[in-house]
Amino acid sequence: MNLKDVQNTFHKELDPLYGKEEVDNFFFMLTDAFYKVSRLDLALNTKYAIDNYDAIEKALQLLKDEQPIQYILGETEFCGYPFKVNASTLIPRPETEELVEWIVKQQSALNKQQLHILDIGTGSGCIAISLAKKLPEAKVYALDISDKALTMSRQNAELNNVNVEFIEANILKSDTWNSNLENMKFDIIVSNPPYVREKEKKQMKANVLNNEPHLALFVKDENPLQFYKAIIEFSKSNLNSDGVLFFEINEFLGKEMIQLLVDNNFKDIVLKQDIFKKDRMIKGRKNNE
Ligand SMILES: C[S@@+](CC[C@H](N)C(=O)[O-])C[C@H]1O[C@@H](n2cnc3c(N)ncnc32)[C@H](O)[C@@H]1O
Repeated sequence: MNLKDVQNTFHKELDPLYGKEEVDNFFFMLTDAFYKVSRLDLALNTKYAIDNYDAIEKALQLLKDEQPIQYILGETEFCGYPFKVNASTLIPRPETEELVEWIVKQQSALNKQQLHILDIGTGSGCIAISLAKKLPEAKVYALDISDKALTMSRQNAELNNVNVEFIEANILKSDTWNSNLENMKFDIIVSNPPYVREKEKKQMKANVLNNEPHLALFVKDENPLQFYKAIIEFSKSNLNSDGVLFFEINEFLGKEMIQLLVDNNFKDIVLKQDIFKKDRMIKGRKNNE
């Protein structure tokens, strides 16, 4: 057996599920990660053999079971930085990279020497750590309810060589954030909280639904803005007077989010679409007049 045979088996077993091109992408991500064999290596030596095929055969089974490739590899990339992921952390999405880029572009408007930034619901730490990389002067904090996610985000901060302070707290319970974050004021609070309604589950791909943490994804249909409301409440005591909130949002709830920020006296509200033209992020500045 050589790697070309394994590639053929991948196509036979997985093309119906993912399509030929995606299967090739997966195959070479795996050969690169496991054996340091690239697409070019295999093109130059079609009989390329390795000692032990266990790892790639196991990966084939996991892909057949629709496990996300990022969980199989145990890592992914976000804003060009490496991030470890496992079943306790949401896989960072490209839309969220756009949110980070937006914050980086906007932060100069705050005109501050050292920004204090808080990321709520940090998961893998992708937002907080990327901001810490891109804004080295900033002091970045991140919180999550999940201790398992925080274990991973701490590792990711180390992997990316940045200082982020991680805090375990439940943003829906003011007593837990009060005890952890009392007297801390931030210039920017950012969050990509759970926002998928139960009724939207049917439209989700099986590999997301069956593998990614539901704690990170879902909210009750009857209170889809629950997290945003709690964060706005938190911002009343913990966002500086000219501070800015940045949210990733459910594409179907843009109008409701504008209304929520208006009702809570935020100004300079901007709803922004992602590259797929979906209402995906919103910002608002605290209004203390
Ligand atoms: C949509 S994920 C976002 C993860 C990461 N920030 C990203 O953008 O990929 C939402 C995160 O919120 C966390 N979370 C859920 N309920 C929470 C709560 N009540 N308090 C704090 N964090 C919570 C989840 O553990 C999860 O990591």
